[in-house]
Amino acid sequence: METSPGSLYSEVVEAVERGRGRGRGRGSASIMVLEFDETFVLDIDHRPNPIVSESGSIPLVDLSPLLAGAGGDQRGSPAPSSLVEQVEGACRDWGFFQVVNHGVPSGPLERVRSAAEEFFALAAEEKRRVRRDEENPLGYNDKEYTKNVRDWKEMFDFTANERILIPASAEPGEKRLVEIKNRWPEYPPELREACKEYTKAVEGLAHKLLELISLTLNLPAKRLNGYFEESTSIIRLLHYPPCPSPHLAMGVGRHKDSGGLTVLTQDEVGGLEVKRKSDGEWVRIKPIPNSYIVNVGAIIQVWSNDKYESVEHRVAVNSEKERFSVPFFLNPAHDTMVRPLEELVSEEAPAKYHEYNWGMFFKARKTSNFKNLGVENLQISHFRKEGC
Ligand SMILES: O=C(O)CCC(=O)C(=O)O
Ligand SMILES: [Fe+2]
Repeated sequence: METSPGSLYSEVVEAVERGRGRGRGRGSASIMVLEFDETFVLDIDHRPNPIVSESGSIPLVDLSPLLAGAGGDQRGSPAPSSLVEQVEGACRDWGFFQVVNHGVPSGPLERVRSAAEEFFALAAEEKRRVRRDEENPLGYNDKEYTKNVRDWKEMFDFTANERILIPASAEPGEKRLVEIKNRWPEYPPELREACKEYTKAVEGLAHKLLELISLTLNLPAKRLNGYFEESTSIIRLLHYPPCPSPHLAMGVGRHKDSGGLTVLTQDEVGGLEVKRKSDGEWVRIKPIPNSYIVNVGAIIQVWSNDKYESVEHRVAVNSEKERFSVPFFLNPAHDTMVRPLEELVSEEAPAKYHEYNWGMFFKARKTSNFKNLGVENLQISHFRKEGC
């Protein structure tokens, strides 16, 4: 954080006071969701822009050609070349796109949303019973840091597979694995079932999108699926409460997603912003009912040897409305060695990255988001070969 001039200091103090004064009673009138303090305050350069542009936003892709007749169960037709071309352009120019007519029914998401609302409305002590810790990053968390600044959000993480294996630590040479399990709260009891049902629905879409991306790289549709059989995929229920000082903080600070692919649904409030590759401007993604936002993660950036990029994005908050979103992070098995795909490298186009182990990367990132470490956390740029 930059050294604060007097005016900034008093602005922060005022914001903290305002935050105390207007603690929103959810569950009980005295319960505050988050209390504003200086850990939320971003450097001036990284604060939200006062003027938000929704124009010139990410491409919209209609997936109806993939749906199989009545019922739209997504097992249907091979992707037509026009669709592959659209997805290729979107991945190359934006790293982000929005899909409609995707075949995911709306019922499971509605049930997750209503159970999540009940969960987040519980008293803080109740939510903290299923709080994540340094060993197991799954469960509830209201103190996540992005680039060492605290996010104005609370969240609940669970894995698509009920248990997954990850390295015991991110120490070099670590050979031990630990099994981590989902932590389900007692209340509301329907949360677990709703989450399972939703996972099944959205996982199918994520695999379809992976196949499309594989085709855009001139690879067979199923070329990448094997990496995800023992997936470490995570679904995150995100709640952004109204923020007393939305011009000082972010719901999620600027970052790049580190897994394979992210498939996200947001409600009608909006706030997600993407850094446009063409000019570096932050562009707000306009919520479209019943759509999903898809973005390329760092693994696809490495696999594609930089044809595609995991693009920076962030979430602005506001002082009036709470917001919900649910990202699905499609992640491979812990033992996946990530490196540019051999079909895409040659003497003329040599690999731009050294290989790395996904499990170790995942563990290092999960540990670093836990607190302000004062240093940059692990990024794929650390594996970039010299001169590339
Ligand atoms: O809430 C959102 O719209 C985006 C969240 C996000 O980018 C993330 O959790 O990685
Ligand atoms: Fe993200």
